[in-house]
Amino acid sequence: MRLQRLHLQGLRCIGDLTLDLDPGFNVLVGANGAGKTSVLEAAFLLSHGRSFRAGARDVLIQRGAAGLSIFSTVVHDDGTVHRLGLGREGARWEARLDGEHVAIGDLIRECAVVCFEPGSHALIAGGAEERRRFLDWGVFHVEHEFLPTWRRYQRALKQRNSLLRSGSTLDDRLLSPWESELARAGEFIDQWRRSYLDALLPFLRKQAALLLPELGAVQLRYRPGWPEDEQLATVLVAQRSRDQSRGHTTSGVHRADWSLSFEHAPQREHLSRGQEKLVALICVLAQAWLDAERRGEWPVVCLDDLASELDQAHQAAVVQSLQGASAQILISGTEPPGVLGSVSVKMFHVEQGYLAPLL
Ligand SMILES: Nc1ncnc2c1ncn2[C@@H]1O[C@H](COP(=O)(O)OP(=O)(O)OP(=O)(O)O)[C@@H](O)[C@H]1O
Repeated sequence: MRLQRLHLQGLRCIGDLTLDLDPGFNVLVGANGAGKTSVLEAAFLLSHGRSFRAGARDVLIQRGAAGLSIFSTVVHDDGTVHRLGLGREGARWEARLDGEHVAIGDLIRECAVVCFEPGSHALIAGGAEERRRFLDWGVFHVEHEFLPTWRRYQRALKQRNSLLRSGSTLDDRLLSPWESELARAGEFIDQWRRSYLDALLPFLRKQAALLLPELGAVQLRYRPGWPEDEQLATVLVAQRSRDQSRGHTTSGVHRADWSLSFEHAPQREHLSRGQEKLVALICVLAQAWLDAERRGEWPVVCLDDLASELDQAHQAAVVQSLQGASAQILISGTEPPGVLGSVSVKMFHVEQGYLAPLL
């Protein structure tokens, strides 16, 4: 799939900006703070309903503006075209698909964007939440029941936590229905995550062989969030007192995590910072390849500040591998990446939230 025309209003330093994107390589160049990342952020927002940058959602809205809006036409490989819109006014997000108000989940199902950016190394070095989000985005795009099941899980978790915190004695009649719901929804989510990671592994291995061959064979470890050999329902009952003293549910899919290890770097601490970034890139690219295989079309691939994140040899390896894919690519940088060489690209010069004419 590809984004054809991207129109942004009131996003960070961008007042009003329209980009007619190329179906292949698009390169956004400009000085620091010009707004290049904000364009990639807009594409990511359409496909995730959240930014890849940390911080309050309010800072996305241009200072002094009442709200922000992002519109794009998306063209799928089978020829279908949709108009996507995402807006935020005050604290509320509003999504539109072909002019109709829709739930954000319906919008992001239409739009697949993966992004490698300076914060991506948190996928390797950061907390488990970042890795669960990565995993769940992949599952969400292939498993239609994921979102309602996830909501059921969250609701049951909230109810169980408030019963635990209510201070009353643990009452089986009150806890049991929520624990059953948690266990039912949790087991589904766990199975979907496992099969997603099983499918991702060959792509992770392929990307690792391309970008980090010196680290040797890749292993993927998944921790579901409770002991592997037990049923979640049983664990929840057994841990009632402990969870009450802690004030929250300590086992379940909300505690899951996964990690990669390498033959020559068995622990994360064995990786240099640059290698951590490359491992994060391996994950992002593997997710794109798997998405392309499962959905039959490539997601848009965004590479923010590529030249400052990777050395020349790794930049060249990424560009070469993406040239073989029929993906739309958005790359940003303060300079056009030298490794693009003879690759045909559409260039945009971003200046303080505007497009400047190319010299
Ligand atoms: N809410 C806001 N209102 C107005 N301007 C904002 C807001 N939030 C961020 N900015 C400004 O918007 C710009 C965001 O730039 P962005 O991160 O997209 O730049 P960039 O071109 O990718 O820069 P770099 O090369 O430094 O990464 C910065 O100049 C920042 O100060």
